[in-house]
Amino acid sequence: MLHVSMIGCGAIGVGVMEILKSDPEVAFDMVVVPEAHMERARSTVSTLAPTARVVSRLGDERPDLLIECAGHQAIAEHIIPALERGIPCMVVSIGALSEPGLVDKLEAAARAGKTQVQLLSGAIGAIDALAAAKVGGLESVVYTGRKPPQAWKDTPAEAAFDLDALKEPTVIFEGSAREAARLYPKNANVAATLSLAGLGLDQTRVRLYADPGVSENVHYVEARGAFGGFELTMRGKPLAANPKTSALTVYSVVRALGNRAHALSI
Ligand SMILES: NC(=O)C1=CN([C@@H]2O[C@H](COP(=O)(O)OP(=O)(O)OC[C@H]3O[C@@H](n4cnc5c(N)ncnc54)[C@H](O)[C@@H]3O)[C@@H](O)[C@H]2O)C=CC1
Ligand SMILES: O=C([O-])CC(=O)C(=O)O
Repeated sequence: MLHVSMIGCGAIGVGVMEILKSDPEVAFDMVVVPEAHMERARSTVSTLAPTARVVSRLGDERPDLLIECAGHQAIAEHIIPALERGIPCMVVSIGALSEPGLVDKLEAAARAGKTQVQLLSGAIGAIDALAAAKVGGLESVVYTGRKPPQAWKDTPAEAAFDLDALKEPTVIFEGSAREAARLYPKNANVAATLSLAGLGLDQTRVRLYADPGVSENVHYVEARGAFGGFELTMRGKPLAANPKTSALTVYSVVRALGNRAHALSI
């Protein structure tokens, strides 16, 4: 039985607990959320993981695994201190890692605690192939992200374009993954994941579209290198609870937890 503590109880956290409710090999002991969100989280957790406690910090507890499904702040607040204490961690807010120095801090904390932090693939596939291709040498990685216009509300695209009136696919951003993450932090997870697995934030090229013709989060990746090349298209269905988040992200967390908890890992 794997004893897990989860940070965050939003669209991803709830989706993960719903699926794993029926897995006898995974137990959620604690769910960590900010004070202000505790009441709402308690009522959700009481049905999905009735034995779990909702807390605002981990305290002295030592779960077998701590998983972050919360956002940028949670990495400095909870993950780094847990790694330093030797608790293995998983992180889903990969976009947060485009902040200069944060990946190095995570690595240093895991080294200090003699443990490991796993960065999850979330909404994008072929991270295994890309990271393996990097060993032989990559020449180019280009990522095109395409979402319905409403998915770009509350981003710089809203000021630059009349999103509700768009009739054609419209490029709202073109540049490096570093710049994409700076301007579109809540949509930066896929670009940052591809960068970390591949050529880094400055060499990974990104193009973002607001496209009235799609209802899914479409991720297209072209990679070239000594290994040859690949093209990948993902058409991620958004979660009803958060249209910025593809459902595959939930399944990616469930897969990662299953791989730690079960006898067979794939
Ligand atoms: N790797 C990937 O491909 C993807 C990653 N994400 C990332 O996953 C994260 C969670 O996404 P959602 O569940 O959709 O968000 P959400 O907004 O639905 O839920 C966030 C949850 O985290 C909690 N939270 C916020 N700050 C916290 C803190 N400092 N400490 C503890 N808990 C905190 C909130 O109370 C809430 O329960 C976001 O950072 C998002 O960008 C989302 C989609 C894809
Ligand atoms: O598709 C998703 O779930 C998330 C996404 O585009 C991103 O954050 O890069």
